[in-house]
Amino acid sequence: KVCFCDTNGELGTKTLSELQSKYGEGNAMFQTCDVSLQQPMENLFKKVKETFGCLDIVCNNAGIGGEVYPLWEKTIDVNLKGTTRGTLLALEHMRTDKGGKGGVIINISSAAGLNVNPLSPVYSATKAGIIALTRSLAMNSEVKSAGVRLNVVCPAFVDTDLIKEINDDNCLDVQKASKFIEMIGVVSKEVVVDCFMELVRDVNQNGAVVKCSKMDGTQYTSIEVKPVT
Ligand SMILES: NC(=O)C1=CN([C@@H]2O[C@H](COP(=O)(O)OP(=O)(O)OC[C@H]3O[C@@H](n4cnc5c(N)ncnc54)[C@H](O)[C@@H]3O)[C@@H](O)[C@H]2O)C=CC1
Ligand SMILES: CCCCCC(=O)/C=C/[C@H]1C=CC(=O)[C@@H]1CCCCCCC(=O)O
Repeated sequence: KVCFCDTNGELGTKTLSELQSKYGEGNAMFQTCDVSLQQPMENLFKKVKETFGCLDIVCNNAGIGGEVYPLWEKTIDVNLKGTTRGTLLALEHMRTDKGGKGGVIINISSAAGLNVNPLSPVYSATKAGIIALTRSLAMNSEVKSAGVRLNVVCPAFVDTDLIKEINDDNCLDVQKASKFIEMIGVVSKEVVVDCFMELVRDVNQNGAVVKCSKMDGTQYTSIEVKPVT
């Protein structure tokens, strides 16, 4: 069973019909919802719990690019604040110490959050924030004991609409970006999905940060963790 949200109601409804005809009407749900808004997100999580009984897997995927005012503020609202909101609401519903059954949260960051990104610094900062948020919660002993795992996927360029829409609003130099894309290549959605599924299925993965790129495929990164006493 799956529920997904998007601000694009038309695209969401079309995807919903495809999922329902493939997996059955009662197994897919879509809600128009803006991840940057608290009340609609709270309502959405409540509705999913009431309809499906519990939440096992949550993916915070919504993301945009925007480097100039006021779009840079929206980028932080959607990417960093939206992912933080979705992560905290997911934890509330999944934690065994709050009546949940445990589960796994997968957040979608970017290779731009692992590395410097001179052409989209605000985007890069939001994606670095997602990595720090996810790893920090994954290493929190109360979260671990409450049966929730958290992992993060960091794709480089993927064959979606987002990279077709690189422009002066979301990139500081479109020409340089095109050359960069040509140099490192575009990875398929399937590679990213396989990586996502591996992180869902492998119960030993908690706090993993995995990069997916055309050039290097799927790579587990290693970042030193100093235990907090
Ligand atoms: N395509 C790429 O090269 C890469 C994408 N990513 C990340 O992957 C994730 C998915 O992006 P793509 O599928 O590539 O882009 P996309 O632009 O095709 O899809 C993003 C979706 O998010 C939705 N969305 C935007 N703002 C929203 C909001 N406030 N609330 C709810 N939904 C909202 C859009 O309507 C759209 O359907 C994003 O977080 C993106 O930053 C990461 C690395 C590379
Ligand atoms: C220098 C990066 C070019 C920036 C172009 C842009 O505005 C954003 C592109 C991004 C679309 C989604 C992303 O996550 C993109 C950045 C991916 C950067 C990949 C960095 C690869 C690496 O450092 O290995």
